[in-house]
Amino acid sequence: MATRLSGPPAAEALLAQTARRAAALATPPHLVIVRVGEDPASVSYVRGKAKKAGEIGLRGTVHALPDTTPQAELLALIAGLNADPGVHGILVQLPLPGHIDPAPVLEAIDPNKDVDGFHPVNVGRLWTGQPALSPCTPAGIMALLAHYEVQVAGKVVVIVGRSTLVGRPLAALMLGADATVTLAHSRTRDLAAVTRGADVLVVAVGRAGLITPDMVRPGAVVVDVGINRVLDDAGKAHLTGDVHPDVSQVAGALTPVPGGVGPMTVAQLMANTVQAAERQADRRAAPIPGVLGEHAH
Ligand SMILES: Nc1nc2c(c(=O)[nH]1)N[C@@H](CN(C=O)c1ccc(C(=O)N[C@@H](CCC(=O)O)C(=O)O)cc1)CN2
Repeated sequence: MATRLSGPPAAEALLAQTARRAAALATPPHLVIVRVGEDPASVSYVRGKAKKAGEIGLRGTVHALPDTTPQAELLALIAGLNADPGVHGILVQLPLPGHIDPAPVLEAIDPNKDVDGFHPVNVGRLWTGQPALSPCTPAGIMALLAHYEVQVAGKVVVIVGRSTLVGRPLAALMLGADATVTLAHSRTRDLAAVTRGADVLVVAVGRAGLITPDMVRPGAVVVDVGINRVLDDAGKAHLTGDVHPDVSQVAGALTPVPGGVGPMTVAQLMANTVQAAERQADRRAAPIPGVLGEHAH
């Protein structure tokens, strides 16, 4: 039976460390979350993020906009938040309503306040091995594995799913941690042959039960990022991952759904917000010589 890599203890450890860093700053880091529309999952995630911020000594503010909000209005709000020195982190909850193109919205966020790590500048920094704000779910997966002392250096890591939220940035983080990385996707031929080669298998597709026991090398570490809402035989809704429950008979370790990667996403957001606030404080304290900074006269 696989060891359970439970999210909450790892998230608590990251949150405790993050709270200590926040307390060392002159002012509490301020995270602003923008939600457009009333998607029930987004309402719940945003509420959870703002609550967690308050619990660990950060300031969390939510801007809840109607789902008819024009893109230009959202861009104007972001411009104001970028210009406000009292705001350290900005996050626009996804998905956005269909009439809003997410790309220009994410690009409008100041990269130094981009606590989701979705701005092309942060994506580029991440892929070129420079310090960057990294997307919360992949960075949270790295923190979860580190918490349970799962080494990835020199290991074969197979990631199934090439999304910009999870698969691609996780590939960059795993490469940075010296793993040998394969990024598999819907066009991958003989997916089972690829996944069976994994020492660490990460699945982020959004298809319940996609990974079955025959697709997993005995003893492998399996990270399930899928959150699928399914109905059981009695018609009751519940959450399940992309990994079939029987994989626990084969894997060496497995993250549960719920209670695995999900809580790490929120904890990592808090860590990213503190990281952004620390960098902004450093930049104010030591402006680059010869460059007119905010405190130049
Ligand atoms: N701007 C962003 N939008 C979205 C992101 C993101 O990182 N940035 N990720 C997801 C949603 N998400 C956070 O926003 C998120 C998803 C899941 C969880 C979580 O704790 N899940 C629980 C189950 C909770 C439930 O009952 O639904 C778990 O897995 O245990 C937290 C955050 C898309 N949008």
